[in-house]
Amino acid sequence: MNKRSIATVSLSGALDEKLRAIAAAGFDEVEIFENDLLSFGAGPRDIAKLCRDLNLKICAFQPFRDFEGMPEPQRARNFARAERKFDLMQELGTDLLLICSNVSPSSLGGIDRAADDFRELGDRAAKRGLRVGYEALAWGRHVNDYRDAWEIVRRADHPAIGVILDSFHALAPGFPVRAMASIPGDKIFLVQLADAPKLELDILSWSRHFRSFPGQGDLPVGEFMAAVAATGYAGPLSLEIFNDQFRAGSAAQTAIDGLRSLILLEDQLAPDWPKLVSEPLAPKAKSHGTGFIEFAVNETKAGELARLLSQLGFRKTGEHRSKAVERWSQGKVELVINCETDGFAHSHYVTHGPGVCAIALDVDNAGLAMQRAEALKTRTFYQPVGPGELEIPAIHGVGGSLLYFLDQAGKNWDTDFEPVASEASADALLAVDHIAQSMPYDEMLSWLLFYTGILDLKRLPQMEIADPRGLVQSQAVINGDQSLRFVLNGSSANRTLPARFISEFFGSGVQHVAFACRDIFAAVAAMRARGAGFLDIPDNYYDDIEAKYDLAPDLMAQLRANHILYDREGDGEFFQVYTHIFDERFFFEIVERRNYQGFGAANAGIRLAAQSREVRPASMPRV
Ligand SMILES: O=C(O)c1ccc(O)c(O)c1
Ligand SMILES: [Mg+2]
Repeated sequence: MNKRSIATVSLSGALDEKLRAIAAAGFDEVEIFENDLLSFGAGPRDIAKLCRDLNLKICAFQPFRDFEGMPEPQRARNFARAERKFDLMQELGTDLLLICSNVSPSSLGGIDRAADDFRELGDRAAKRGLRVGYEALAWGRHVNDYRDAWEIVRRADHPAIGVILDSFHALAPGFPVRAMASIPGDKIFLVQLADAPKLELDILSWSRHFRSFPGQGDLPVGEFMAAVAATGYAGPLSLEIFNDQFRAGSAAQTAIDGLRSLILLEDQLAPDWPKLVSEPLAPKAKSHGTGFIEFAVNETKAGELARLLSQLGFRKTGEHRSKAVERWSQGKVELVINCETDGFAHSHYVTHGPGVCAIALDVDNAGLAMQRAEALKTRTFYQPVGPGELEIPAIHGVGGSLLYFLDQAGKNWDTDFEPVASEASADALLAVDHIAQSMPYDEMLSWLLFYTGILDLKRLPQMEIADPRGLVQSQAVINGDQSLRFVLNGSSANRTLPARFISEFFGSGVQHVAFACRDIFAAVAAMRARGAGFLDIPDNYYDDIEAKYDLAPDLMAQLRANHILYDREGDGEFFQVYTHIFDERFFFEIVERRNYQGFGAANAGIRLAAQSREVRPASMPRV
């Protein structure tokens, strides 16, 4: 199995913090990025000792720039400079120097000239037992393609000179990975892995700001890896991610995400390259929708929430035998209101105020889901259960909430509830349509990998939504039969509604839950009759809808009168309506889909503006 490594440039913090985070996540090796060392307060010997203590091998020191193909006198200077870096590497205790292709305007082209420089450098490195790897930067002046870098290494024909392959530099420009097959595995000194979203951007800015971990972007990193595996390469797989959010985020979390992405990539390739993995992961948990959603509240809020739920047509169907916990149901939707004064829900309430503290997902096999989640380094959750109570396996999810897994055995999660007789009524709401979670923008990639790594969820294209006070990015993940949909919303502006939610809520969390219905007009009429009110939508919006779509006048009138938003995608139609915000935190949405797959992104800005009018001004202190 190839060792797992990461370059220090991928994480935030000072070098020692980075190294500790890398070791704690479980990496075997590390690439030391020169700037991290130069800016650090202790010398290479101290770093070497720290790495030894952390049981981290330094697989490379990088980068050494603008070396090959220089005219004199720079050429001689470069060899002297390299000797100094060799000294440093010996203090660090690493044997591999990464040289990236020359970007200097003074550099001269010519494959043989470069090969000669590397052969001479190879002699100098070999004297000290060191090695040099050559990497083609996609924006290199003369060499920007790994095939040219390999040709130079091949002609240098020196045991201390090899090639370094970086998935970004090969895949972003669209170079075929087939040519890798001609490189002997032992001439590849290092493999660096990075993904990136598809962007129309110059390649240098793209690489320096938008790289991401494999699985978080759009590049075919799996194909690249399969080509690497076919060479017989046995060295480390090293993540090298230049990303603005990673530089700013939590080093510990980013390191865990990195390891998670590597484990997922290895596992994805395992059927063809069993040598890449020591133990295959349990399969992705097959999901079948939401089992229940649990709200943590106090007694006062429990009453208010219960009132809102009954206006929406929910019925109280159960009372916990021994706890202050109620069950509310409608269609397939199951909600739990928890106002216990200890236990997990209570701590969630104390930290975040009223809100969703847990989501239970229906899966094929909860045990396997837990196995996979644990192997992917998620935090598992255990809470002592009372005698006869069901223990539901759970992991920590967004914002410290829980994700429960329910399978056949967990189907009777409600055994602890005493059924409550309620008037039979026609259920307007059928099921949970989607769950939207707000989070800081720089956590979005992390939760994306979390959801798509553990569950059978696929990512839809990311959307950009204009809040009156800044942009909001919206990323949906959905399962195959669309019974489970999460929408992750993040904003780096700090006065947008999601951003204010995060500060009011003291962290990320569920900002809304949408319920599906078959006839939104009937559903809304019944809810209104029970006293429900809905978010006010301005007339301007309806004038625009009227102009855009040729809707029948009475349908238009109904949309207007009921504050229902409308969207169309091909011949698909979408209707949505929002409750007022509950306690400045979360709200409910009711949707009707007619052959429509999206989430009404066209309407999201309208909704955010309407909600901004309803909540207090951002500057006003809460009393
Ligand atoms: O952006 C750079 O300069 C840079 C440096 C070293 C690398 O390995 C790389 O892929 C990019
Ligand atoms: Mg690289």
